Amino acid sequence: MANEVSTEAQQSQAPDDRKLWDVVLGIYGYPALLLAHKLGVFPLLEDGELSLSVICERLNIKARPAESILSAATALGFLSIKEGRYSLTAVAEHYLLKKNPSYFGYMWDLMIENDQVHSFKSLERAVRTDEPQVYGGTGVYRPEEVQAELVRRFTRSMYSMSIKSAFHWPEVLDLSAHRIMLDIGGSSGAHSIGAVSKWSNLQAIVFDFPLVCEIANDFIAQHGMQDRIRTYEGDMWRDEMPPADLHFYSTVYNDWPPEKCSFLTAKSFNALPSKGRIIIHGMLYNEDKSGPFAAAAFSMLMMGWTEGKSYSSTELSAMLGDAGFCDIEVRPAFGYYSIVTALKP
Ligand SMILES: C[S@@+](CC[C@H](N)C(=O)[O-])C[C@H]1O[C@@H](n2cnc3c(N)ncnc32)[C@H](O)[C@@H]1O
Repeated sequence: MANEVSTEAQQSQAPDDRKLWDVVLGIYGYPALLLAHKLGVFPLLEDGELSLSVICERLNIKARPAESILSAATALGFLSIKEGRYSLTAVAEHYLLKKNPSYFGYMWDLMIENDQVHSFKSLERAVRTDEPQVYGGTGVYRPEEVQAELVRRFTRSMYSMSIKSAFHWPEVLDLSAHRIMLDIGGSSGAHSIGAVSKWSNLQAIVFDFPLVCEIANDFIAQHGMQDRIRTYEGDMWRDEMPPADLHFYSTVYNDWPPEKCSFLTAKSFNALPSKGRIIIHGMLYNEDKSGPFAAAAFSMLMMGWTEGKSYSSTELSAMLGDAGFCDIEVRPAFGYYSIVTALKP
């Protein structure tokens, strides 16, 4: 009897099981958003609210699946429902309509087109072998000639994930002392576009592989920035960096293991003039890597796609200090992003 009472008491003190359910439900719930995107739910609601039956008719799907997808999208804040009619929330309007400049959909497309990379089996293989699984295990940055179309899609998705944050971080730092920003692994050039838009003193150079530079030139032209931003074709492991007094890396350190990040840090230190600045922009772990979840999940994304992982601001600061940089600072940036920045003495 005493035993039964203590078991009951323990039970009532036990945490509930929602965290366990969150894992199971996340596996099914989040893909509902990718499906809504692929089916065209968001542009369908562009002109105003619609009822379930109209949405079913327009998308040619039945009520049961439509309701599941729409409820998931509503629960996660992409749709709202009022008197049985669904409409876009501000976040869906801003990021999921192609006509808007902050369109994020190409990043979701990259996840959909490469869904085998985040299958359980593939992630298990990545964890057991410590090898990326994307593009048949060849890694994301393969020789360009065999993957021109993949590079195009990848670069478009980088633009899509970066263009909004690119206009934010230049607001949190004073860059008035700098003249030329070298955007290393700059991809679409989104961050160069954001930086020169804010700072009229600044010119930028996007440093990346030749085909990526070609694609970046299109994005730069779309923003009318050809006289402020140019591209420079090169390999950051082998080639000398063109002169600049500001080195910028966004979502680049997390592609590589610590020794390669230290190599890049030292290379930047040597290339920069005195008072030159380095900025590392990315999603960072907190000090003891207990979170945030975004940085931990991003690290898993890197397991599937690259040789890299998420770093903490402490780790990046140590790399910068070891290379000789001083005045190291960490600042929050847009959404889940932060920047770590430092000066060459
Ligand atoms: C994850 S993307 C970063 C995109 C961009 N910085 C942003 O935040 O939007 C990494 C970029 O690094 C480039 N990259 C990879 N290896 C490189 C190398 N050896 N030399 C130059 N660029 C490289 C890739 O082509 C790609 O454009």
